[in-house]
Amino acid sequence: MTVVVVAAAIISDGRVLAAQRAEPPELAGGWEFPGGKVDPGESDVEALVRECREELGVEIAVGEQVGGDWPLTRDYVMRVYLSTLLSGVPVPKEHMALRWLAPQEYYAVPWLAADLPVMKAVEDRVRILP
Ligand SMILES: Nc1nc2c([nH]c(=O)n2[C@H]2C[C@H](O)[C@@H](COP(=O)(O)OP(=O)(O)OP(=O)(O)O)O2)c(=O)[nH]1
Repeated sequence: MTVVVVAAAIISDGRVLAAQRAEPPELAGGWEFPGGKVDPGESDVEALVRECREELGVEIAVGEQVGGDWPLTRDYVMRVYLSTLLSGVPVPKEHMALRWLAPQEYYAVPWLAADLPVMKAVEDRVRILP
């Protein structure tokens, strides 16, 4: 069975929120889009809203999906959604750090390997946002 991971590319004023993983050891220190596994019976959007509450303490509005199923491992795929903040200021409850990346900083953090092409796709979408 394929495990679906959902992740939010939270956009604010052209900046993208990146989060530094704290665990597991092989991924710790790498940067990702906040999110996590979809629980049984949950929709992608429900899972993403829940994860952003748990991990960041914020409410988000989930928008368009960026790409399709991004491959992570043999058993995991990731679905990424452009999102915006409805309320709250993100705090790193489960991450080592958070950074709002301005356009010139999109690649200034060591993204997890799977996330680099995702960041590129997000960049292409953010460019054409109203
Ligand atoms: N959230 C997230 N996970 C990513 C990204 N890129 C990437 O390779 N991953 C991997 C890391 C993890 O192996 C997996 C996500 O699992 P997770 O540990 O964040 O999920 P979770 O919050 O549901 O965790 P848990 O309940 O099992 O502790 O996907 C990304 O951009 N965001």
